[in-house]
Amino acid sequence: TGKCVLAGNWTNDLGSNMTIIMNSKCNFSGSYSTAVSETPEKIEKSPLRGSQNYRNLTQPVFGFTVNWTFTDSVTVFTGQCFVDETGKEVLKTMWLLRSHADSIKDDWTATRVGTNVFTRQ
Ligand SMILES: CC(=O)N1C(=O)N[C@@H]2[C@H](CCCCC(=O)O)SC[C@@H]21
Repeated sequence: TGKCVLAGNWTNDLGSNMTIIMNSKCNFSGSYSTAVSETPEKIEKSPLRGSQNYRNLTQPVFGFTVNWTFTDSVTVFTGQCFVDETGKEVLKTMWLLRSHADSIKDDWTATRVGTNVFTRQ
C-alpha cells in the first residue's frame, strides 16, 4: 500500500476545505474553512492543531481540534489517513462539535457527532 500524507489541502462533501502543515514528525497546525455552520455569524477561516500517531506513518491515525473564530464552539476530529484501492488518499473521520451552552441544564444538547470523508483538494 502507498503512503498517505496529512500535509496539504483537503476538501469534503460539504464543500469545506482545510490546509494542514506538519510542524514536526507528528504534530501539525493549519486552517479550516467550513462551508456550513448553524450560526448566523459570517463564516471565517479558523485555526486547527493536531497530532498523528508516531507508530505508523504509512496510513497514520490522527486527531485535531478546530477552534472556530466566528462562534463559541470547537470541533474535534479523529480518524485515519488511507490510500484507497484506486491509490487516492482519503481521510476517514468522525467529529464532535461542542457548542457553548448558557447553563449546565442545557449541557445535554450542546454536543453533536458526525462522520466525514476528506479527499485531496
Ligand atoms: C466535516 C464536517 O462534517 N463539518 C464541516 O466541515 N463543518 C461542520 C461544522 C462546522 C461548525 C462551524 C462552527 C459552528 O457552527 O459552531 S464542524 C463539522 C461539520
